[in-house]
Amino acid sequence: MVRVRRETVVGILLTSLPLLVAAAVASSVFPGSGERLVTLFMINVIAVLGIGMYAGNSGIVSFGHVGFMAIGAYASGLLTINPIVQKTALPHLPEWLAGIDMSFLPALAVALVVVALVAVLIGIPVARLAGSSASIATLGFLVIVHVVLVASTDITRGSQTFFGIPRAVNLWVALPFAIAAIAVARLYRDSSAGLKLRASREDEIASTAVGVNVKLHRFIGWVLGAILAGAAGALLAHFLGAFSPKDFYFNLTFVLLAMLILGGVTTVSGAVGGTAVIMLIVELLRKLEGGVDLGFVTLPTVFGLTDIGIGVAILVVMYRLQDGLFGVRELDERLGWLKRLAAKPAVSSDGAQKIAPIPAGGTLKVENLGKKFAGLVALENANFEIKPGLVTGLIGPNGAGKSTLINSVSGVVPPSSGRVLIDGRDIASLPVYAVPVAGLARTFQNIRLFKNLTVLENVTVAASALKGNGEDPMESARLVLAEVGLDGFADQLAGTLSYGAQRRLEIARALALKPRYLLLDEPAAGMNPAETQELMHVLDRIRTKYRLGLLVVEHDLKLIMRLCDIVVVLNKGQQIAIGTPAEIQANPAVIEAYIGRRRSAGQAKREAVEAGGLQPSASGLQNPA
Ligand SMILES: Nc1ncnc2c1ncn2[C@@H]1O[C@H](COP(=O)(O)OP(=O)(O)OP(=O)(O)O)[C@@H](O)[C@H]1O
Repeated sequence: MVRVRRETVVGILLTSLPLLVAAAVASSVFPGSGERLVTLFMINVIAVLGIGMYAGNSGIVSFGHVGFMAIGAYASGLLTINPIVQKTALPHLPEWLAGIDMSFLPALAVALVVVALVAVLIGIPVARLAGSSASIATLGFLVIVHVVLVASTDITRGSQTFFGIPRAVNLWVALPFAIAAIAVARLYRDSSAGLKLRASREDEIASTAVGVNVKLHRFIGWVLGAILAGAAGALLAHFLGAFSPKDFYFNLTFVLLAMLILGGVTTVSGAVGGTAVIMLIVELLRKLEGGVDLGFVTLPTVFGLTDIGIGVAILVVMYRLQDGLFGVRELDERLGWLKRLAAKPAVSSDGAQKIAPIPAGGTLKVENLGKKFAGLVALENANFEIKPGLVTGLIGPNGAGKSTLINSVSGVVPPSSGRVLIDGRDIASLPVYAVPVAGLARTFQNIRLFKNLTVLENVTVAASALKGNGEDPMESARLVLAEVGLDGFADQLAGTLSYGAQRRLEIARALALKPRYLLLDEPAAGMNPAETQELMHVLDRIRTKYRLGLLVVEHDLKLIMRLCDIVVVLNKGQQIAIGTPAEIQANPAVIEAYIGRRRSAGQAKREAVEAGGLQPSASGLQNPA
């Protein structure tokens, strides 16, 4: 069952409030032109929310959603056009389309089905793309829709005006649709699917590592956004009564994107606010565009003043506020008192005791694992096991292949040879996003958090990868945060945490996947001694409490020797030793790898023993002295 949080409902009500006020003011104070303007505002809000559902949540700018508006407009228009007008306006309309004469709502429903089908078809390739390639693909879609509309003269009247559509949309029809669009967009944003897509926007690799099927969620966002955009197109068609393909092309795309970007692409309140601001600017400048006599001075006619105004507004806002007027958080999320009012009481930190213990047993077996990068052998024949409840250390000089090993084991980089078996099952055949759910979680050498999501959301993304356990992902996330001592920071944006806290958050995020094996790539890198000490406690606690099998890559050899039960040593991509910390400290091959071949193993060993074991130096794992 889908859970709707109180915060989401409060957010929907708060964001809808300005629309209700605008409708009331327009109808009572400015009937006529004011009502028309506010109706257009409602329709634009729906269109901008449609674009935002995909573009805002995925971080991929879409030029294609105006194409869906066009499809919605033409499809619903064809189904509702007056039959008498149709005979003169579209004399060559195919038989199966002629004389349908539906009323607005059924026509809208059919148009949205058509839009959804096209969105599914186009979404399959588009969802596989990221960044600018995806944006260019959406632009291609817009151009194709335009060309098809212009070329289909029998059905659309080509580039001429398509007219005779009943004006079924007024302020009071547009208002409930706009509020419904706000509800849909906000419910999606706050849902597990929306959160996963937002996480992929922040960091695609990290989101995959916490079980997000990025392509699937891009696809869902694309189709849902297309349906909203299609609805906006149909509403616009029945508001205007007449339009042509150029009304759904670059100009409209530019204005709608400006609204989204100005308000802030990632929020529903930003979409509504940005739409209002741009519409006010456009209205004001449109009055000035034809020239104005102010009495003391006459302003000349300036062609394109509205577009110039929109461009300047975006430049000014972006210069001062990179995330738009409303930033990356919803309005209600930033009103602390409102958030507290809406939120359920927080879980106390002793709730951490209630985390279900992770099932014990089994092993993770790395078998003959190897990885080549265009001929460079980064890793060859790695063979070891990670056992539940034990800490395995992975050490080696710079470039030894440690990160490559972790990336190959976790599937982020597909290995060139060998197998990774969890309880006998080869996980190399799984898609990368399925590996964490199979019991293997990881952190990254360079912290990869979802910086513009809150601390709680970061962990919730991971918790929601586990399906069918009946737990509320957000509640599970709160418990895990308490486990690493970050429960007091739940509502803070992850990017604002201190360095040490960010490292702990990455561990919490991995723990939320309830893994049996956890790979930590240099968890103490960049930490001060106090933070390292705190980290040691956390690792020790979670390992014993949940019988987790840990694989820790570290340059801090003191930490490795204190924390680990087994140590694996790599050098130049080869596994040169495996054993207990004491065995590793006395292993001549290891000492030679760290100190270099210049000195004899015996001499080096004597020095190492005198120095009290291997020590890291400032420049990495080198001379212990
Ligand atoms: N994506 C890649 N493409 C090409 N070569 C790579 C790639 N990733 C790693 N390598 C190479 O593989 C070798 C092992 O690199 P890796 O990062 O795994 O070493 P490491 O032991 O983790 O080093 P460090 O301790 O400096 O992080 C290096 O020679 C590196 O240049």
